[in-house]
Amino acid sequence: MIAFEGVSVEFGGARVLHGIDLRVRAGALCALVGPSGSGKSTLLRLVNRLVEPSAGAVRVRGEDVAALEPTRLRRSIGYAIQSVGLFPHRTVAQNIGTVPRLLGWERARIAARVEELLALVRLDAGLAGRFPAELSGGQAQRVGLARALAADPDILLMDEPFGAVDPIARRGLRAELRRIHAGTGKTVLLVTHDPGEALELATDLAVLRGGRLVASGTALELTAAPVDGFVRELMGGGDLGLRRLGLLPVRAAADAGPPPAGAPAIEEGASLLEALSRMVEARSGVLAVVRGGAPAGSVSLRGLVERPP
Ligand SMILES: Nc1ncnc2c1ncn2[C@@H]1O[C@H](COP(=O)(O)OP(=O)(O)OP(=O)(O)O)[C@@H](O)[C@H]1O
Repeated sequence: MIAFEGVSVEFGGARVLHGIDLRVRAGALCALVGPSGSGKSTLLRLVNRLVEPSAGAVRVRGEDVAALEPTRLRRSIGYAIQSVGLFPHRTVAQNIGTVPRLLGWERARIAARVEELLALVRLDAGLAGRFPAELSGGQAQRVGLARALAADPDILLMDEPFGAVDPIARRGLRAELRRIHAGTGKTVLLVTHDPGEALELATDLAVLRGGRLVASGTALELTAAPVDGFVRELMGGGDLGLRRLGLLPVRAAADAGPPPAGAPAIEEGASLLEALSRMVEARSGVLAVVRGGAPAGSVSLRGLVERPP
């Protein structure tokens, strides 16, 4: 769906990306992670031609973007950024309707779409007539997300989209993105400096360091066998084992046998990290696993440590 083929980028003679080869398959949520200045935003901005490569090619839906008209390309791709970039003199509804309006949609269709998107990003419909200055940071970022989704693009580029909000709002927005991604099958390329966020959200990760791609793979792959100390540190360092437990469901370590009487319960779809936390809280080395409220075996501290691949 998106392919970087030997892509390098130079700014004023300084090379900031070095021969990047990366494929993002259709339907993936690929997180670009790496330290500040490693080239994440630059890589993202190649996709909608806000940045041009000095060597190599970028393909979107199989086509070399260099051959596509930038304005049309940009209208076909959702783009949400940390600073949100809402138009200050336009209402929330007008901001969300920007791309549909440019595409020539009828007024009634735009209004219906705005209403639908406000519900999708869980914003009160009463906010539609407000101006950006009258929103909280979290609300503004939800509007930014709604605007990026407005014309139902199959590709969404997100550059630190939840950067400017408090941890609770951030958690809510992450859950929204996960739900939207799961429900729509869009291809998402997400820049984040928070590897925990990347591990929680992404189906695939690409790790950049000094303008080079140093690792890529699924969250389970990167946490199972980090290619080097840098990637290991980035993926969690001393917490790597816990991060891994956060990626695996309880059912991956459950035993079929019944739990001891009185064992606290956990849903089989919860993560093993949640199971561990429940064990610590309840001072119990065993939990009863339930599936939709019905008994489905047990999970023990030992199983949790020894079972997951
Ligand atoms: N328009 C530009 N002109 C000159 N240099 C630039 C430009 N944009 C980015 N750079 C440089 O390219 C390098 C990579 O920047 P980029 O923003 O892609 O990194 P990043 O990994 O997204 O960083 P951060 O996490 O801090 O946003 C940096 O050294 C930056 O200073």
